Amino acid sequence: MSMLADEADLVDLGLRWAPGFSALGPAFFTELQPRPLPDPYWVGVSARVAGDLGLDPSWLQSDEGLAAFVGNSPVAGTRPFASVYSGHQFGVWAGQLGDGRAIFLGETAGGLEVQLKGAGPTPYSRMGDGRAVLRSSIREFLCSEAMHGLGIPTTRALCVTGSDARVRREELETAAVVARVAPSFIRFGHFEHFAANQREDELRALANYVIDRYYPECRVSPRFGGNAYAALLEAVSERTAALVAQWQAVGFCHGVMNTDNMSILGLTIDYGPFQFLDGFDPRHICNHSDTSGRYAFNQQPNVAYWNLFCLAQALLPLIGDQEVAVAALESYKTVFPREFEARMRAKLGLAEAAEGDRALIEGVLKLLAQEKVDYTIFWRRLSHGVASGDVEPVRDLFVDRPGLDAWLQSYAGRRAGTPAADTAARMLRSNPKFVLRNHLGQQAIEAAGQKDFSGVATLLRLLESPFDEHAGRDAFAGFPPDWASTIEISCSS
Ligand SMILES: Nc1ncnc2c1ncn2[C@@H]1O[C@H](COP(=O)(O)OP(=O)(O)OP(=O)(O)O)[C@@H](O)[C@H]1O
Ligand SMILES: [Mg+2]
Repeated sequence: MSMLADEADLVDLGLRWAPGFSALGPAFFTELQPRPLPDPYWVGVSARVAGDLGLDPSWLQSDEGLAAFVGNSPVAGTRPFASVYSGHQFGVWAGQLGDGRAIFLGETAGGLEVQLKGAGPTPYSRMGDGRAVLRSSIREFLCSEAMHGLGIPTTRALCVTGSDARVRREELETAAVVARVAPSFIRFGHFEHFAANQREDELRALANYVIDRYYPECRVSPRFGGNAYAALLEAVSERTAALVAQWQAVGFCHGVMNTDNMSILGLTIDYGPFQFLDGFDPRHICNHSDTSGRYAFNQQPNVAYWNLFCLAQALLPLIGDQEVAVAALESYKTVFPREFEARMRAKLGLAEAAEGDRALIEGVLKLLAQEKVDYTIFWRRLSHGVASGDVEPVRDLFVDRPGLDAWLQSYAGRRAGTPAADTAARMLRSNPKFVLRNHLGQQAIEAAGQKDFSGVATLLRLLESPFDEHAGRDAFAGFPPDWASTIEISCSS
């Protein structure tokens, strides 16, 4: 009977599915179906991600699409599962974790994994309810697409669906599911899990899978005497360095840089407590639960290195030599500053590197920090100032005018000989007008709570192309209101 009912409900997305991660075998996951939610509704959809998957966005928004992506109908050709991982949380070994609320549908033949986050309990839920709330699901959906719009590697989000089913956090909230998409959701914590349990066969299988699928160049690399696992560690270190450099340059703070939230592909993953800085405060802590400031904005480059060290320890049985493992981490220390400088140079509109750039960059960051000047607005005004020759709107942001003027003078000297229009054009492509500030997300979330999802759609449109002017939308690019600083984002999501 139930077989027949299931088959009647089966939704065919018209996608072909590949074995993907599940080919690793049952040691890596548990098969299970998402748990249904009552009376689901649409909250937001990304037509771009639908296109990447090969889904027709208008079909997607049908009742069948809704049932599939909220997890109420099984999807033809899939065998959903939750994967097991472990990790270090806030610097402490946390033991086994795993997908406690994210359920993989599978991997498409096009090489994209699809997960439903908030789709119900799994064997890895521990004390959790397997659910995600509307508030955090909207933030994850919008920020995934905002990061992609900024050109920063990230997991993507296809859609958010909601239900009036109650979910208890500090207060009673309602449930939602984010359908997210990435070439792989494998984390450092997956490796740590099998290393900590001394399951070297599985550890090797996982590393071989990651190399063959995502880092085939490591197989043939002459680095480290042909040690492919060391080459993998080096490649992951470099991608992570480049990622964190991009976060820092755009003023993005990840609130929970635990090793189970570090992607093996160098993608931004897990949008829980995160924040785009309003005023530039290098010591800003965006996670209310992070009482020690471990993940303060200016700590993130060091934390990423610490996390890579955990990955190195996990890979050690495969690498075979501690010194080689340490050597494979070394390039982080050169790639991070190099990438950071390159990103900051782009923000300054400078096409080539020159001596003194580091001092120029440090100089402006110091000025911004002194007065906690709004980071996004400063860079956008500077871009327009270079274009027009009128830097008064930039000067208006500072009390320390002499300090700023001295810096502006050395910056003008550095640009001498390059047409201002060229510099400004580069800057306007590197300094976004729109970022997902906490208060913007909050307004969209509050409206969505009243079943008005237009705010989510508007923000998505702006954040998909954050370097465009979007005439008439300046209100989304202004200073945060006073109440923005009272928004508290914690691990509770
Ligand atoms: N409501 C919940 N129910 C069950 N497990 C949860 C819940 N919230 C978090 N967890 C689990 O706690 C651990 C740490 O949570 P964390 O906040 O880093 O991840 P997450 O936000 O759930 O998801 P992801 O990292 O997949 O984006 C993970 O194993 C996660 O699955
Ligand atoms: Mg997580």
